[in-house]
Amino acid sequence: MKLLVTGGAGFIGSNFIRHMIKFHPGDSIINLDLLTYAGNPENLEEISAHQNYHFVHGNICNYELLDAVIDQFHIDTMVNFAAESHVDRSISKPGLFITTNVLGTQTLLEAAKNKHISKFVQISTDEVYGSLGSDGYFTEKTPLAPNSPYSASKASADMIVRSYSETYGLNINITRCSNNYGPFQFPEKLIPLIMTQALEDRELPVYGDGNNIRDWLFVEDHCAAIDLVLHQGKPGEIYNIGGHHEMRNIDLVKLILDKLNKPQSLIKQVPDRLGHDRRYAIDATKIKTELGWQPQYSFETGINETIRWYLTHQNWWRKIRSREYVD
Ligand SMILES: Cc1cn([C@H]2C[C@H](O)[C@@H](COP(=O)(O)OP(=O)(O)O[C@H]3O[C@H](C)C(=O)[C@H](O)[C@H]3O)O2)c(=O)[nH]c1=O
Repeated sequence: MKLLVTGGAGFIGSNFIRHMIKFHPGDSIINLDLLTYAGNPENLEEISAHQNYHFVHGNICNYELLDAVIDQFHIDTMVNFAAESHVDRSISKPGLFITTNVLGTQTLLEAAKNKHISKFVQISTDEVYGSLGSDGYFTEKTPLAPNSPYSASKASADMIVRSYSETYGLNINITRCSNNYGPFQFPEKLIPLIMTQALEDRELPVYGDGNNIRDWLFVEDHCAAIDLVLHQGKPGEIYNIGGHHEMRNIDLVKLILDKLNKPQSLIKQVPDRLGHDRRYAIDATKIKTELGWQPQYSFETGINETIRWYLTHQNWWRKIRSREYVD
């Protein structure tokens, strides 16, 4: 396989590339990444010299570049991780999210179609389904009802991906994951934000009443699921991927504080996020029954591993935190 991974210098993308090099060392991986504030070449330092790994600096909105990269590396498969992903930033800069997530995806699809790419996998999110009440789960058939500019941009991209399958016969899959956590996650997201703030004895901002619920998925389990979809996903299908570990934000923050031996007095309730989705929870029955995926990490194992990683990689996150990264 000659695989173009877009956004491979980000959190999930870099974990996925490491996963692929480990389990499919004979495949070529070309990582196209714009290196925005959240993309970090250090995330892939350990494999940067691998003979089957190549990095290209560039934007998925640049059709000419895509065209040239596909030719140069004889690309036959694409996985699109490239996206603006932080909900709070989408509230302050919605236009950027539409450009990258919607127009960027369409540009990639156009290149994939014109170059007869054999498979295109779009990495999406459970946020396209909107918000749940206190019970029920998102299935692949749940109607799309995105609430933030971020989730609306991802839902739009999903629809365009679908249209390239229906109209041009492009072989596509869409994966929709719940909240990821694990090594190399940028410390704007809740778990690494709480850990890094707490380790520096800074305040921990909890939005609103802290009772919003997220379903946590360890990033390596997510990568294994994408690998399965890439190799065995049925053309045109959507697969939900969730950790089936729901937690209220406030309980998660308290658990991390306990594990770090830090006081709960660091918690600071702050005004709620605009349009804040109350609850996400994924029904992952389809990928489990059709492709045989099973998460390998319990939440306890995953969070302990994540905490250990942030404790032993303080240079990585302190360098990032010394820059201005959130508007
Ligand atoms: C940054 C931050 C967040 N929160 C709350 C807001 C959410 O209820 C929860 C998780 O927030 P976070 O921004 O880490 O993640 P989500 O907004 O759920 O979205 C994430 O998971 C999905 C699947 C994606 O698709 C997104 O790309 C990804 O960013 O903690 C706080 O209370 N305080 C904070 O400082």
